[in-house]
Amino acid sequence: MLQYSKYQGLGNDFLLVDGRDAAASEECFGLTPERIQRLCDRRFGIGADGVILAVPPREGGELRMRIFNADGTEPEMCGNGIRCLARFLADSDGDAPGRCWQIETLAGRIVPELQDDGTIRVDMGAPFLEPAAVPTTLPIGDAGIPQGQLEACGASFLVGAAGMGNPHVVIPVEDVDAVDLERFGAALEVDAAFPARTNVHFVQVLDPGHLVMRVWERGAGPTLACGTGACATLVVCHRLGLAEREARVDLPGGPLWIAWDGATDHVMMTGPAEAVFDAVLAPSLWGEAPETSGPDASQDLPFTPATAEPFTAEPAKAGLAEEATPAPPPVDCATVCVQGCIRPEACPSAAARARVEALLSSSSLDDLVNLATSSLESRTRARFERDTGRPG
Ligand SMILES: N[C@@H](CCC[C@H](N)C(=O)O)C(=O)O
Repeated sequence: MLQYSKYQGLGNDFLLVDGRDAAASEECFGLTPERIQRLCDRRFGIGADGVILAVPPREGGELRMRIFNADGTEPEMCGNGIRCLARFLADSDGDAPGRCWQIETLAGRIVPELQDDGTIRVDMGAPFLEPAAVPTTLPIGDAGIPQGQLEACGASFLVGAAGMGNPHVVIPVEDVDAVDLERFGAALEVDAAFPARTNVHFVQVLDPGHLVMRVWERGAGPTLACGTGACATLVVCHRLGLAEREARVDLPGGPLWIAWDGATDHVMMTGPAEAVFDAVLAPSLWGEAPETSGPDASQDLPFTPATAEPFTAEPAKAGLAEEATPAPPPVDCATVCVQGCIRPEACPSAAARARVEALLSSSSLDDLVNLATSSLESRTRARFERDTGRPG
């Protein structure tokens, strides 16, 4: 039974799974790109823009965030997602305002902090403005960022680009509501100037401290908000002379406050994140384990980075293929061992499996259902107490 919680930040919604105690080989919980697509499907599944796993750290942080787009690919970072994760951790652990988390991501260490008013302020780190780091083939223009002209569906756009770990193209327009987002977003996401595909943002400048934007996300399509996108948009607009270093950025799902600190070069993002519900996954939604082709399948890693082409970059951006502890190769037992354990002499999940077997043999089905229900209930009560100040 997979316990998960749904959270949303400005309508950018995610399924969160707490795997902070998971063994390395079990941290994907049997998730595969196909299963993620099914869970994220808004009609046949639960519905979400992505899935987020909280897993054990590898580089001295407190935990690691893995985020998967609705298409099953693994991007480097997610701004709204990390606020949702912070809120989820605070709800799970009973943390108070002022709590910061050192969270490892494929875009490096990111630090969200719970504010007194319940919002989350995130130190998103410094933007990437070198073309190779975005990555883009657009050259550096007169604003000192990658710039150029892109053609899509017979139209021509003057664009700027920036990376927040993940790639973004930003297109200032006169009237953001008039943009055919479905058409141009889909075309620009796979423009050849962005070898790892890109998130696409159209922005209208209301005044230098107030921007309004619409978002087409790589791997998810049109979404109600994109945190990394809002940061990249402020950075590009500032460099183009259209915005101050701080601005309110209105997205379809609501506003974010973005500030690009001149001293540290870090971008700070402040906005909300809310719990929607906690639940246990219905086994029927999980579907069959994907087919595997024998022992060689142990080399197959279950997720691909959110890139169109194989993409070589710094390890932090290249996804699972570059993960920090490569030997022995990680085994996703749920997918590659369906015909039997492929590494019986050193099964990485043996200890965890023994614990599960012990629990299963000493518990009835009713016990297990009660266990899951009471854990969900205690989360819901804790949240009720926090929000109302009354006992749950
Ligand atoms: N919604 C996110 C970004 C999620 C990742 C993105 N789709 C990508 O592939 O880069 C955000 O809030 O930043």
